[in-house]
Formats: sequence, C-alpha cells, structure tokens
Amino acid sequence: MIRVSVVGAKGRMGATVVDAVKNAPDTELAKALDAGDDLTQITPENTDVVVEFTVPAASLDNVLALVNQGVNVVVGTTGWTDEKLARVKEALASHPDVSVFIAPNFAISTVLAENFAAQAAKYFESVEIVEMHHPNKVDAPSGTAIHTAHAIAAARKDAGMGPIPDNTQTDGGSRGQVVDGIHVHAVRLRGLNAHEEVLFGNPGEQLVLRADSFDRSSFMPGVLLAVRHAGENPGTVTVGLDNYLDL
Ligand SMILES: NC(=O)C1=CN([C@@H]2O[C@H](COP(=O)(O)OP(=O)(O)OC[C@H]3O[C@@H](n4cnc5c(N)ncnc54)[C@H](OP(=O)(O)O)[C@@H]3O)[C@@H](O)[C@H]2O)C=CC1
Ligand SMILES: O=C(O)C1=N[C@H](C(=O)O)C[C@H](O)C1
Repeated sequence: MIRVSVVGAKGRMGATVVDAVKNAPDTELAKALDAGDDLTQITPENTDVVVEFTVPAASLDNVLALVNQGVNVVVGTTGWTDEKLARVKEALASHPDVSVFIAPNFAISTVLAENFAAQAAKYFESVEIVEMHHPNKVDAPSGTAIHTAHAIAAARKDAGMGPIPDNTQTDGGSRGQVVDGIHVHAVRLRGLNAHEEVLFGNPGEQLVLRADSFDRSSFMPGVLLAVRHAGENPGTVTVGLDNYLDL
C-alpha cells in the first residue's frame, strides 16, 4: 500500500483527495493536515507521498518544508512561477532522494485539451483563452489557463509566428490579462466548477477546444496516477500530468 498524507485536507480538493485515497485499492491515508497543523508530523517513516492542495500563498513554504522532511510531494495548488520552482529545485539539491510533482490540472479532459491546443497553435492566426470557475476561487486567471497560455505561446514561437492581430485602441480591462502574449479571460459564476475554452481563429474559420470539470471527482484519477508515480525521478521537479500519459 502507498501511504499518502494530505495537506489542505479540510479544503474542497483536500477532502476529496482524502476520500479518494481511502477508497483506492492501493493507497492508505497516513496524515490529514490543514492550516495551523505542524507539518513535521509527516516523515518518511509514516508517509510515502504527500498530496498538497492549499492556497497559492502557502504552497511554496509547505513544499519546501515537506522536501526538507524527506518526503515526496504531489502538488495541485496553483500560483507556481519560475522563481518558486527554482526555490524547490534548490531544496531538492540537498534532498536528491525526494521528488516533487506539480500539476496545474489533474483532469484528463483539460490535460488533453491543453495538449491539443499546443498542437493547433501553429495553424491559427488568433487565439484567446476563457477560463470559467466557481466564485470561491481565490486566484485569477486560473493556473491551468496560465499554463495553457505558455504552451500555446511556446508553440507559436517555435513556428516563428508573430503577434496575434488585435487593433484594440481603448481597453478598460475587457480584453483580459495578457499572459505570454495571449489574452486570458476569467469568469466567476455560481454553479460552475472548472471550465476552459481555447478559441482559435483564421479568416473564415474557428476552432474551439473546451474542457469541463463538472465535479471535483474529475481530478481524482489524475491525482492517484501522480501518487503512483511519486518518487520515480528523485531530485527533480516534474510539471504536468501529460508526463504520465501516452500522448
Ligand atoms: N491541480 C488541479 O487539478 C486543481 C487545483 N486546484 C487548486 O488547488 C488549490 C486548493 O483549492 P480548493 O481545495 O478549492 O481550496 P480550499 O480553499 O477549499 O482549500 C484550501 C485548504 O488549505 C488550507 N490551508 C490554507 N493555508 C494552509 C497552510 N499553510 N497549510 C495547510 N493548509 C492550509 C485551507 O484552510 P483555511 O480555509 O482554514 O485557510 C483550506 O482548508 C487552489 O490553488 C486551486 O486552484 C483546485 C482544483 C483542481
Ligand atoms: O480552483 C479551482 O477550482 C481550480 N484550480 C485550478 C486552476 O486554477 O487551474 C485547476 C482547476 O481549474 C480548478
């Protein structure tokens, strides 16, 4: 059995992970901790891998503490930047037996949509991203939308494409946040869970890629997949569930 501890265990995602870990045939719950709890309770003696779903403001410190405790970490919390990733790599240099895995999104529909978007990117002049979430979400745009924008921008750059056509002369904020040259729009609406559309345009045609997570159960197969792969690449940070899919 894989011994899994959960940090952020009382949150919407953490509580769902606790149930998933209890119900999977090959995992068992070790520690379930939340805000205010002492992370030093989690050690290699009681835990094979920690799943961390907290808040962007806390996640880096949690991951650094867990790496220093010598346990593998699977992270779903958003807010990761190159600077934060560099801090984790630095910590792993002193703990070469520990691995960290971070996924902006664990839902297969969204991971596939992002992969398809990166493939489509070089064929379309225009592209914009619309992400739509429940109104309890604290960050905007979503971590997934930022990750998708970076993937599309990288594909456009590789293909030698220029800037996206846009003749906007005045903008009171309606054009969204520009991430790596891509406009990203965030909707917060009661009734929604997690949804993303990537809109591609060419003269006379449009492609829309849309992924819908209607329920947090959609993230659990991906979380368990990452848990089962934890520790495979010691001393490294791996980003993206696509690393564990046959794409
Ligand atoms: N990668 C993916 O597939 C997905 C990622 N997410 C991301 O996961 C994160 C969590 O989302 P969600 O579960 O909805 O958020 P919630 O606010 O429901 O849960 C966060 C939990 O973390 C707790 N917490 C806050 N600070 C700490 C800390 N320092 N140490 C331990 N626990 C802490 C909170 O406690 P308290 O409320 O008392 O502060 C709360 O119980 C977000 O960043 C979200 O974007 C969400 C869905 C899927
Ligand atoms: O807060 C959420 O709910 C979600 N957060 C992640 C993100 O910001 O991309 C993943 C998913 O969209 C749900």
